[in-house]
Amino acid sequence: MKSILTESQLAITIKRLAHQILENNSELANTVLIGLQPRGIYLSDQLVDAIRKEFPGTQVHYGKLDITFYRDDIRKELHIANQTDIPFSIEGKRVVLIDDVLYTGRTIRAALDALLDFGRPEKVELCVLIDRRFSRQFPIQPDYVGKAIDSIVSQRVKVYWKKKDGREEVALLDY
Ligand SMILES: O=P(O)(O)OC[C@H]1O[C@H](OP(=O)(O)OP(=O)(O)O)[C@H](O)[C@@H]1O
Ligand SMILES: O=c1cc[nH]c(=O)[nH]1
Repeated sequence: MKSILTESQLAITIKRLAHQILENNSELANTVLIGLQPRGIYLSDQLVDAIRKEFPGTQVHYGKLDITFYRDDIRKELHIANQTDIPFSIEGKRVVLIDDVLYTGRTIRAALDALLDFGRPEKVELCVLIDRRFSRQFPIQPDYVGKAIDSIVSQRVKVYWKKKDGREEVALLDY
């Protein structure tokens, strides 16, 4: 196991990502942040907290999206569905999709499909904590990246979140 981001590095990275999102989305009223279930929401929760701290009193439109039924392997494998919670329209809004890891791009392909059930956004951006670059199977690239890494097929990135796993760290695991 190789550590990619320690707890303190992760905290700094999340702050930076929040600032970058704010830099590009000064009109927060027209922006919607969407965390992807199940593991992207730990990152999106922290990004939203950081943005709210920066602009106390500002309303941040924040939702959570489950892509299970939009996966391209839904008929091949058994998947447990999670909850979608988007209590507003995204019509004409600038959407920032948020996930922990970007690898083949299949999750984001499915997320784009799932998202369009909620309206026609003006623009969709992608924020990921870890970009496993050069591993894409779809033409999908992130707009905000915590850290880009080189990795091989036999490896897996694991993001540990305090709320879920009892500790906060990003690691590269060998199988
Ligand atoms: O770019 P991709 O190849 O889609 O991988 C990225 C996704 O993989 C992880 O989820 P999970 O382990 O639930 O997804 P998986 O079963 O598709 O690996 C991670 O939380 C991302 O959502
Ligand atoms: O390395 C990877 C690839 C897909 N999903 C992950 O969570 N990690």
